[in-house]
Amino acid sequence: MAQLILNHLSKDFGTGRAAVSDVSLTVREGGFLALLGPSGCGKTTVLRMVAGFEQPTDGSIILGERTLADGSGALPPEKRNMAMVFQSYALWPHMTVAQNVGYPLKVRGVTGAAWETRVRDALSVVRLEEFAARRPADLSGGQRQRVALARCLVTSPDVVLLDEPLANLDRHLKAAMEETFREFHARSGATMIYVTHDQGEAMALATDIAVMSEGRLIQVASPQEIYARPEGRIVGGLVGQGGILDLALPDQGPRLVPWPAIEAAFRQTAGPSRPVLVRPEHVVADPQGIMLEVRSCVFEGERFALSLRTAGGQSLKAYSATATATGSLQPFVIRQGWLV
Ligand SMILES: Nc1ncnc2c1ncn2[C@@H]1O[C@H](COP(=O)(O)OP(=O)(O)OP(=O)(O)O)[C@@H](O)[C@H]1O
Repeated sequence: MAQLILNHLSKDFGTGRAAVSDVSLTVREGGFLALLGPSGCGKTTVLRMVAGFEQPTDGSIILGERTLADGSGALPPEKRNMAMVFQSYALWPHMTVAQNVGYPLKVRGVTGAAWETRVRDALSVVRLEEFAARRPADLSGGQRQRVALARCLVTSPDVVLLDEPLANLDRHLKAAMEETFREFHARSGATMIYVTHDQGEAMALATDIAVMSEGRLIQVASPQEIYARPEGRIVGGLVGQGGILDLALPDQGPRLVPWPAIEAAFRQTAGPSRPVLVRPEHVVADPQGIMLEVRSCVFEGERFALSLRTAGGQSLKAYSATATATGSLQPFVIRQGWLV
């Protein structure tokens, strides 16, 4: 196991716009990095360059002491000791679970007792020991995905690459599989890179999130950090819930904006404005607050989600323990905001 370094990595397919531009980041040994961003931002291209399926146009990829790719050449995928899990599980239908999991070992010439032991160990990581003799057709979607995970683990890869592995699953199965992935990461100790456009998934799974937009890396930080202190509108809008208000705030001042400054900004009608991200948990009903229109109130099980609108027509979100009449004007305090 070793840390993975992407150094000024770029990829231009010759389409007029680079798919990946100057991406530099370090995935620490045993880390779980989520590459997050909208469709087409370059996530999969980064993953494919790390795997060795694409050659960088510029920059380098280093794993521990080894250079995997740079200006002078690239190691082929099979020499990188990595494993990739795809959205489609890509299992062989005519093979049993054990044969599917053990296939990469067979290719490497591992047979007999060594084969049996390593397949059993890999199946135990994903808790599928009992299913060794079944065929993929006789498994649920989640179990098939776990077979695919066991198969990538069986060769003890330094790095596991996952390309939207949960995209085809329903919500319940997704939640259960997130748990499996967390456990898989903890038990395998592998360094993992996980491509997703689902911020909830990234927050739930990763130790670090790298947000990309239009081929560029915008921010890399822990889920907590990126939620509390996002860099710019794109990250603020992509990670977590909330609304971005344009408020008349002074040029100087802390990025964490307290309620008195927000309240003062609401009274200010002229002057340049600055974008402030407001999380729903910081918008609370309070008679001392400013009047906001309740645009909608949706029951989410454990709470109600409110869509609110300011007098100036800007949108906000809030949570409430009780139902609130749609169309009514109610006082709310915005406890804090974050300048993005
Ligand atoms: N082989 C290729 N040839 C030309 N352009 C490509 C190729 N592969 C990807 N691209 C382009 O590069 C950009 C980034 O694509 P990429 O698949 O990396 O995005 P992504 O963030 O993974 O998107 P998605 O979430 O939709 O999979 C896109 O504009 C895409 O059209």
